Amino acid sequence: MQDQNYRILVINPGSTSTKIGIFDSETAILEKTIRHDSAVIDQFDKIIDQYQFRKKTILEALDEEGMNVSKLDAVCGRGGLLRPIEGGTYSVNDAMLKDLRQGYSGQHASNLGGIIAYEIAQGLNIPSYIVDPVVVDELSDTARVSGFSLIERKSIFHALNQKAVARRVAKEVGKPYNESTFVVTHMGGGITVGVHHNGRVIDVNNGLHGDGPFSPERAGTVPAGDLVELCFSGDYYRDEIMKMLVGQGGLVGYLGTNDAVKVEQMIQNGDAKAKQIYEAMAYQVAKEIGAAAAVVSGKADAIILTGGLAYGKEFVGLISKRVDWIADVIVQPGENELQALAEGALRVLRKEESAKIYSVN
Ligand SMILES: Nc1ncnc2c1ncn2[C@@H]1O[C@H](COP(=O)(O)OP(=O)(O)O)[C@@H](O)[C@H]1O
Ligand SMILES: CCCC(=O)OP(=O)(O)O
Repeated sequence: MQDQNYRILVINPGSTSTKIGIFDSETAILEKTIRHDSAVIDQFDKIIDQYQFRKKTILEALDEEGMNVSKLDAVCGRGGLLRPIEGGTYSVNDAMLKDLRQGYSGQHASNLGGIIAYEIAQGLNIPSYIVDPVVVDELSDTARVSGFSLIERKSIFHALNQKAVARRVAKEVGKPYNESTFVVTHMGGGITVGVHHNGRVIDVNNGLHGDGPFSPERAGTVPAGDLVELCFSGDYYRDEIMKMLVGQGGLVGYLGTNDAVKVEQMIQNGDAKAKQIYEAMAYQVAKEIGAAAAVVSGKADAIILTGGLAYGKEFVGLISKRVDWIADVIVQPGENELQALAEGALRVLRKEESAKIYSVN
């Protein structure tokens, strides 16, 4: 029923922020971003330990805005590191909660999206969902090959925003998403570069702890042999190394902050190291885009830059000047994730789609 209004709370925990929204069907009546300093996030050992902190942050923000949760029809969270699955809207169920709590495919703030959505919805006796989680897997068989027979490449990326932005750009350029080819680069706490070809993301770097450019808080690809030496040096525990790669890598490791706005201020104040590192991050992003474009023999309809870092005009300029010979560069700063979450829940509430069931068998 198109004319019935559904009020939906959407929750998007990112590595550097918690974003929330209240939607009356497709219309946002509240959108809020709460940024988290890396020093605050670092106090927590595991992602699940952030549960109370993030939930309290969300409920306080809703309270401040005078939003009454008892009027909600559904809660929808960004989905996390489950087992690899196809895209779509999923009901939060016990199997999913177990994998999210454990972090089946790793530790990332998005694991909390489904858990918090479920907890809030449970108290109100309304349904909870996740949409296009970070484990959406559409890789080609060739892209899965890592070069090391014991390890397969994985698809862990900003699936929700990459797909939403690619669909929006396809509409703008008047070509169906399912017939378009885009290199989509999401630049947030992590950075992922996806090759969208005829509606599927056939290659993408694992932006959590796999490969690709370094990012505000992740190391990206690091020299493999040197990493092995470090792991077996006896100087570090496993969890310490993992944290240095994810959370304390990238800008945090070099400059002590995950905030690109602060880094830009440091550069303006004449900090030469900040300038070198920021430029190196743009250099690595451009290199990854070049590699992604090679997957489709350079025949991309456009290169899309999105995520929080795409607000940085100089940063975008540093990337564009290296890749604009491949295709037009379209900049869509920020993300469309809250809207995409609301629309995913809405399709199910309106019975245009059935919610998919997450199962471990
Ligand atoms: N106006 C801006 N200029 C440059 N960088 C920005 C701007 N706004 C946000 N950012 C940076 O974008 C990054 C966060 O991106 P975002 O997509 O919100 O991340 P996440 O969702 O992973 O938490 C941070 O490094 C933040 O400082
Ligand atoms: C785990 C891949 C998605 C990702 O990196 O999200 P953030 O940028 O929000 O950390």
